[in-house]
Amino acid sequence: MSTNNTPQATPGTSSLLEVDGLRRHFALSRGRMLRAVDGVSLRIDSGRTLALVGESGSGKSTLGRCVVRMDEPTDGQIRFDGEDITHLRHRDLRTIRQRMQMVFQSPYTSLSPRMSVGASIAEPLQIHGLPDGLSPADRVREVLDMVGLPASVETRRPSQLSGGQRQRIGLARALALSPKLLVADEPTASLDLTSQAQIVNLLLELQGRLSLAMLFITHDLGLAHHLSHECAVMYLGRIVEAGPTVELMRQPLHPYTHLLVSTRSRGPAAPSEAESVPSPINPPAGCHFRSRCPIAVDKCATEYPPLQATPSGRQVACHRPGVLELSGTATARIPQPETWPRPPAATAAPTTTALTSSPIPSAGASHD
Ligand SMILES: Nc1ncnc2c1ncn2[C@@H]1O[C@H](COP(=O)(O)OP(=O)(O)OP(=O)(O)O)[C@@H](O)[C@H]1O
Repeated sequence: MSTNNTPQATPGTSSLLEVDGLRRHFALSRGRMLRAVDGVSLRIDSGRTLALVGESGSGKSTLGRCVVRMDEPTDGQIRFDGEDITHLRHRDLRTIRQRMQMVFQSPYTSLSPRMSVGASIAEPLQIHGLPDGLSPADRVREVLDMVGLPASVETRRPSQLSGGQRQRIGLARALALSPKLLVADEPTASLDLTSQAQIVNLLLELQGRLSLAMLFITHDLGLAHHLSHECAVMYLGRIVEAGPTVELMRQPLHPYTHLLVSTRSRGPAAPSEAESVPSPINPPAGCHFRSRCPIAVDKCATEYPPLQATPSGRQVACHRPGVLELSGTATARIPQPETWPRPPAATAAPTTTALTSSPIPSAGASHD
C-alpha cells in the first residue's frame, strides 16, 4: 500500500470539518482484515455540500459514521470546528454531537415507533439542553415549522405519517440542536420521486438559511450532481477522484468515475459490471480498480497511484488520468428533475472547496 501521500492541511486555512488519513478496518475471522475506509482525507466548510459517491460497499457509510464518531476510526484524525475529536469519549463526545448530526436513509433509525413525533424531536433537547434558552416545546414547534410540517403532527406516531413526512421529522430531530454539520446517509433512497425532490429542496433551503455544512452520502449521481458543490468518488475504501461536482461529472478523469457517470446515463448497471467488484478484504494489488479498468497498464498492477492535484484543481488517483473521453451526451443524460433547485452559491469568495486543492503533496482529499 502506498504511504507517500498523507495529506497536510494547508497552512493558515482551516475548515469546519477536516478529516485526515482516516481508516476503519474491521478484523474478521481467520486473521482477515476488511479495509472499509483506507486512508481518506477531506474538508468541508460551512454552507458547502460534499457528495460522497460510489457503489455499494465502497465505504461511504462507514466513513460518515466515523465522522460523527458513531464508529471508532482505526487510524487518522478528525477535526471539527478546530477541535481534534478523533478520540473523544463519553461526555465530550456528547457535547460535540450537538453540533454534528446524522440523518439516515430510514427515519426509523432515529425515530422510536413507540414515541410521539414531539417526544422524538424533544429527546435530544432533553439530553443536550437547549441551544438558546427556548423551552423544548417551543423548539419542537420551531423545527417542525423549519421542515414544513404543522405543529399538529407533534402528537402523531411515525407510523401515522408518510415516508416523506417521517424523513422531515428525522431532519427536524437532527436540526433541533442547531448543528453546524449534517451527515446525510442516503436520506432520500427509500422515498418516491416526489418526496425525494421535496426533501432535496428542503435540504438546500435549510443549508442556505442555516449555513450548514453537509456530507451527503449517495450512490445516485443525479442527486449528487444536483445537490453538491463538490464530489468525492470512493472505491474500495479510498477516494479515487474529487473536485467540483459539475466539472467532475462533465469530464471524469478517473476511469471509475467515468464508469459511474456513463453507467448512470445508460441506466442501472449490467449484472456483469456489478459482479466484478472485488472485495475490500482482498483488493487487487496495485491500483484496486485495475481488474475493471479498460486502460490499465503494467504499472497499475504494482503501484497504487497517489491522489494528486491536477492543474484544474481536481484530485485523481490514476496512472493514466483523463485517458478515457466521455461521450458528450453522457452527463446530459444523468437524470435530474428540472424542478430541483441548484445548491446555493457560496456567499463570499469560497474559503475552501469541500476538499482542499492545495498543491501536491498537501492535497486535502487523499489516501495514503
Ligand atoms: N461492522 C462491520 N463489520 C465488518 N464489515 C463491515 C462492518 N460495517 C461495514 N462493513 C463492510 O465495510 C464495507 C463498506 O461498507 P459501507 O456500508 O461503509 O459501504 P457503503 O459504500 O456505504 O455501501 P452501501 O451503499 O451499500 O451502504 C463493506 O464491505 C461492508 O460489508
